[in-house]
Amino acid sequence: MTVPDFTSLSPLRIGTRRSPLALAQAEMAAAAIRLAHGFAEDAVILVPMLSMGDKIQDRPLSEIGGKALWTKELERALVEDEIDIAVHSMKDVETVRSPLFILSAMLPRADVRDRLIGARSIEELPHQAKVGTSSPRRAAQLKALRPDLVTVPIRGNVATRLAQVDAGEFDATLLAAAGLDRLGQSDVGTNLAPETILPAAAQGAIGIDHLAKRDDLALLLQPVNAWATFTAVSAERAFLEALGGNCHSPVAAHATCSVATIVLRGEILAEDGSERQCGSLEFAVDDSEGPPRLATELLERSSDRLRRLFMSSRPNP
Ligand SMILES: NCc1[nH]cc(CCC(=O)O)c1CC(=O)O
Repeated sequence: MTVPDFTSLSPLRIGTRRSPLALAQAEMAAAAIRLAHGFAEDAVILVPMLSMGDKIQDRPLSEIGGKALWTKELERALVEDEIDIAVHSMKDVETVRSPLFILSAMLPRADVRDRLIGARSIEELPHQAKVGTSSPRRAAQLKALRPDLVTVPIRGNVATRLAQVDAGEFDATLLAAAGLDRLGQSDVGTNLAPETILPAAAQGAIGIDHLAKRDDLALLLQPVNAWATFTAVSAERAFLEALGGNCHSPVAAHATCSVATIVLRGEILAEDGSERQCGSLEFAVDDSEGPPRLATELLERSSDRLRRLFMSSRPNP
């Protein structure tokens, strides 16, 4: 057996965004690495950085470059050796990435559900209630259930969004249960069953990224990887990629992984919620054709209009 050489990592530098949620998640990754290896507290340190998405708060995310914004600054810091690893919400990581980077571990997944803040259930929201969300998925899902609801774009971190509901700027909002729990806000809102609101692909999962050439880091991260989470989230991301990867169209996906098989549930919607196609597929964990098969099945069932929304951004087969 080769003895791993971690001597270049003194300390191990973890890059993270500066938002309270990102910091909490990076600290979870640090704790997992310390625990797995018996490292002292100061052997693993956080390096908080400002991402472009954090700097520009007054414009919609889609206008300023989409989700890639969250990861770009951390990728730059990895390339320039300012940090060794970067911690991301897997939900915010593009499906198609440069081969320079590799996500070699995911922490055990937390609650995957969305949580409704401001009302006890979607049915109980008042007629034409104003719901703050910038997520095309959440807006479309809400309108599919309640066509009278009005969705309005909302930006800012979790605390800001909760404050806006408290101040009456919106009647309600949807936030990921995982994020609320990690911020100690477990007692606000009502969990929505995946059968009601299917979560975003990779919701609730935290991934650890590094330069692909750093074999020492792949080895270091092996014992913190949650295999079933990694396998399920990878299937959800492959489904999203088969539908056009980084398109901003409404897509939801949730997979569960037992030892040999994956059950993947997926959903695509028209932006206004007027059409919704959902389905599920069970396949072997090593069957990489499973996720694209479900994507194709949903597209084949869709109206021309919905299909066009996705096909235009689909990768060539
Ligand atoms: N897009 C922002 C984002 N990215 C990850 C989370 C929550 C944490 C997670 O899903 O692991 C959130 C906030 C939210 O959607 O409420």
